[in-house]
Amino acid sequence: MKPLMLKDITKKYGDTVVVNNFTADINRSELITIVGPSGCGKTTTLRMIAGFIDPTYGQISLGDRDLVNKKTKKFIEPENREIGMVFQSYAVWPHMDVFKNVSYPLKIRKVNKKELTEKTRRVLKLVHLEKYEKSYVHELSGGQQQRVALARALVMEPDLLLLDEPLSNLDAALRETMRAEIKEIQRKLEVTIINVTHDQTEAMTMSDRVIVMNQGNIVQIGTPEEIYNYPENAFVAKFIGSSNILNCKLLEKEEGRMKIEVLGTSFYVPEKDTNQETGLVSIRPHHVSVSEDSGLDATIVRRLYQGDRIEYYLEVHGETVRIITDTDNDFQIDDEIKIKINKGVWLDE
Ligand SMILES: Nc1ncnc2c1ncn2[C@@H]1O[C@H](COP(=O)(O)OP(=O)(O)OP(=O)(O)O)[C@@H](O)[C@H]1O
Repeated sequence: MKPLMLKDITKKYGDTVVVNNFTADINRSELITIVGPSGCGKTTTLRMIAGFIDPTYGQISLGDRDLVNKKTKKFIEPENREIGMVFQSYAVWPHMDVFKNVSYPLKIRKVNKKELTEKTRRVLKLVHLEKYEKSYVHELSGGQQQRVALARALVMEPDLLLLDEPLSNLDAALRETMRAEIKEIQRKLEVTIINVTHDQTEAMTMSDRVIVMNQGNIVQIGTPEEIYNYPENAFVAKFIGSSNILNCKLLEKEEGRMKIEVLGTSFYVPEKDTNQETGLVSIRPHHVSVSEDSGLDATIVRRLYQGDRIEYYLEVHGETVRIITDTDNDFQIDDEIKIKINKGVWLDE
């Protein structure tokens, strides 16, 4: 498997820049998810890698081969890129049986019958469809149809597999199963996968690394843990998980940590390279705890019971703060409680 290099890829339509200097090195056998709100440029990026959209600038290479390089005017047609792709709409042929659907890419490349049968059966087993070889695709469920599309993309043993929201038409339970299966396939085949989604849970649970995009730009690249625990800015903190974003003031820097003032109190956050005196702090709702004795004064303004936990909106020092607690902390609107902030991250404004 080959690493993928994306360098300064830019797409403009007229004066509008929809993808701006997208640069990333994707390791072999890595599962990367590009995540971001609607219209941020995810699909355009994926289609430039596939070869369906020609970038305005930039270079994409797979191993030592340039797929596109605007400087040298190199452009390899999509069908010659050795890339598999699965879209949101399954794009399978409903009146062809499963075997024919999956083996089609091998057939048009005139692969001999024995090899075609072997490879098709191997990939059908991988996606748990070995018993459905002779079924017509229109007889299958949505999840099974999506597996057919996945098998067809994998049968050519591509160096790279691109997934464009392939799970978004499936119900929640099936989505979860398919996420696990795709991860399993990636491990078994050691294929590099780039997945596109606006579903942050999908991004977090499946990926080795996540690329967060906003308005055509990459805002952060990192492991799910890095992105969640150390968001670069307020956009990432709010988009990945939920967060209280509050104004704060830097009081002093110490070894490895910073003392900040927020909500009329002070506490420590991990040190960040900043030269600002005021900034924002991101505090996850479950990083605030209810305190028995000392703490910040808070008043319950909203209570959302969620079965295994309760979410409260509190008024604290004139600001609204969301917290999530277990159901032992059962309060009512207007109750006055004390809270402690256990963790937060500094964000530059
Ligand atoms: N052919 C085109 N001409 C002009 N603008 C385009 C064209 N294709 C896409 N765009 C614009 O580029 C931006 C990025 O589109 P893109 O489809 O890549 O977003 P996305 O992040 O995949 O969104 P979604 O999650 O809704 O699919 C959008 O604002 C879109 O309107």
